[in-house]
Amino acid sequence: MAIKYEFIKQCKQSGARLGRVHTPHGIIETPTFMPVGTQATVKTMSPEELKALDAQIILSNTYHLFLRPGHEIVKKAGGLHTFMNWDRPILTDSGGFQVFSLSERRKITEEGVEFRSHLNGEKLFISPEKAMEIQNALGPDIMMAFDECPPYPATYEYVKQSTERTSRWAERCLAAHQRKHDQGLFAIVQGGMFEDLRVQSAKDLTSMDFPGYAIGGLSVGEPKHLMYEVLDYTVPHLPFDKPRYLMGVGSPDALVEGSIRGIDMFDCVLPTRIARNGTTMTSQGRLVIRNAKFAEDFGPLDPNCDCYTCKNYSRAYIRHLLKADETFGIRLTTYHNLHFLTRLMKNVREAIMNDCLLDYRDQFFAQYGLLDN
Ligand SMILES: CNc1nc2c(CCNCC3CCCCC3)c3nc(N)[nH]c(=O)c3cc2[nH]1
Repeated sequence: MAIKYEFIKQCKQSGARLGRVHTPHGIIETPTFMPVGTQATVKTMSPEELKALDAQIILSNTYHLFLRPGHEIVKKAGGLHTFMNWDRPILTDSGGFQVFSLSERRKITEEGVEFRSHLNGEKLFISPEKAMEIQNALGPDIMMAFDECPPYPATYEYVKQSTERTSRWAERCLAAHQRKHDQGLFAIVQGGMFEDLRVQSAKDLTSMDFPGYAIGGLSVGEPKHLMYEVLDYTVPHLPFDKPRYLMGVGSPDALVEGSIRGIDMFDCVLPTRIARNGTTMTSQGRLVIRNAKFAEDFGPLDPNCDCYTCKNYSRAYIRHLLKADETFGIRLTTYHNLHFLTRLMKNVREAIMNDCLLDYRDQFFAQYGLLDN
């Protein structure tokens, strides 16, 4: 079995659960946050630094690697693990979401999606079968079915048609899956913000028996309370003994609230993306280090953080590096943000072990957001 979920315990205070996802490249303690490495690298971080950060699994992407360098080159290199020198688990997204968020002039048909490369405008086409061919070549431990993430807002009729097509595409992905023995294929539940469509999507996909299920179509601009509502009525229709992956979710509050609702895996570009423009996550909330008030602040980014950045460098120094466009500055803020989220998830797992995740949530939110930037 390529992927196996081991349930450990449920938090008596919330719906959260502690588990382990067993993969060919190692075990993932859940709930977990997965750093994103879009183009086969978590920007500015080395594999050794990611291991020091306790990163258990990283994400890469079909769309980006299909365009550049091309999945055939990665395959010739021996697959993504060898190509990027990462011997722990890797998950790749199927590309559907990126086609819609990055490329121009795309056209959806039953067959697949036609689009223009965001790099050189070349006309390209990805079908469920093509997405499987690319991911089979990249060789991640977990791959995602090819889906459409409906825009938000969208009409009931549009979401219904899109969601039913996504279920047919999932069936085609399953049929095209060449490496069931060492790659786990997760299906992606859609259905927009409509309960009956979400339940129908979950039923269709769980009847096809995938090793894991993602909840897609969220974190697309909807209010957070709506995302939590969708989770409340969708998670109960997913199998208890399989991993649940909430796609594209990574703000600290959403990680805690999603864990409370039984989510096991999260990913988001947020920590690495905002680090590049000097926004850092601290226990008191977001801190924009480029702000002039930090010019002579010789304390650490976060006084409650024990990471390499906070133990060795001051806010004044990091601000200077970013203002001077020195790459080392981005490395320091990226390292800290990733440490902040992986530490947060470690605290969430401890709170589940001690049956007090709701208390942890209250204590965390009392602190987070105190900063006025
Ligand atoms: C940010 N919000 C959001 N992201 C979504 C994503 C992308 C999740 N992140 C994957 C990484 C992105 C960078 C490259 C490496 C992979 C979604 N992906 C899919 N397939 N379907 C969604 O409904 C889907 C929905 C999403 N919502």
